Amino acid sequence: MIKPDAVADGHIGAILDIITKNGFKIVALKYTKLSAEKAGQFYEVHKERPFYAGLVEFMSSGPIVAAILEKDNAITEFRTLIGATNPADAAEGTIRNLYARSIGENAVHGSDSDENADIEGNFFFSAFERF
Ligand SMILES: Nc1ncnc2c1ncn2[C@@H]1O[C@H](COP(=O)(O)OP(=O)(O)OP(=O)(O)O)[C@@H](O)[C@H]1O
Repeated sequence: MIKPDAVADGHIGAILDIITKNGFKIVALKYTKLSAEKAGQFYEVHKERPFYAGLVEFMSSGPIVAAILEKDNAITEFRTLIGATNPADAAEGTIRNLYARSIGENAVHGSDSDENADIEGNFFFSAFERF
């Protein structure tokens, strides 16, 4: 997912370019906006964390881009490409190093397991919308 900060800052094209140049195939793609309820549901795993309310507010503050990506070893490869959660710690050339504003507004999200990729893919896309 390209988060609201990176969409607002005009980085959709640059981020999709990095993703495809690194060998990911885009299987589904959508420009949309999360309601607070949907954003809360998406990050429900963090609901006891102190940053949860701010995260939900931010994630529902503007449009996002959701995508399903395909590549061998995609989870690990994509998490390497996006960099550490806090852009101050993100390796040079990673998406968060280049485009994130802060630890909270950190430009992109990537699923952390095949199981969660399945859940999150179904959250945004029906089978009809994939190819
Ligand atoms: N200390 C924090 N302060 C503010 N926001 C935070 C903090 N830690 C995490 N977040 C926000 O919550 C999201 C989820 O946190 P998590 O620890 O799962 O990081 P991540 O797996 O790198 O990010 P994501 O799940 O978005 O790919 C982060 O991407 C960030 O937007």
